[in-house]
Amino acid sequence: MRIAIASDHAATDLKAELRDWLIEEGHEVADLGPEPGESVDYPDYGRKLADVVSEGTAERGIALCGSGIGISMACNRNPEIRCALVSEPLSAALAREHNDANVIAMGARLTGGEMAKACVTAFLSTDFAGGRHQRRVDKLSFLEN
Ligand SMILES: O=C(CO)[C@H](O)[C@H](O)[C@H](O)COP(=O)(O)O
Repeated sequence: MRIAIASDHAATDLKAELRDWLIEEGHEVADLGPEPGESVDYPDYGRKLADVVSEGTAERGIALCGSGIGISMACNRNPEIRCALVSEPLSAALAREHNDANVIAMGARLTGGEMAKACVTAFLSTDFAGGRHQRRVDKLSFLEN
């Protein structure tokens, strides 16, 4: 799968760990930055990630910051993005099954590497259930009008 990943300065280590692991797992990964060492602002990287996913260059996105909160807020400003902030795999699976999430956000200061990988695995391997959930997801778009 084509996956984009971005973070702020608080999550560059987790970003690198997830990126390298996803490549080993056979995915095509676009690391949108930043490089370690510079202090950056999560809205800038949330916007980059949201653009790449909404344009279809990546099928799914992974957004990381210290808590995951700020970058998830930034991603969700793009009307094409349904970003779910998760910290365990059941939420990541439900974000796909019920909400058709195309981005997950996690907090590197709160969630360790192995738990983050479990969340990503659930996010990538769970299909959207459709049906009544499609109606509700459609209503999210109507809220923007
Ligand atoms: O956006 C956040 C909180 O909602 C992220 O956790 C940021 O990574 C955090 O705010 C960065 O804080 P820092 O003190 O500048 O490292």
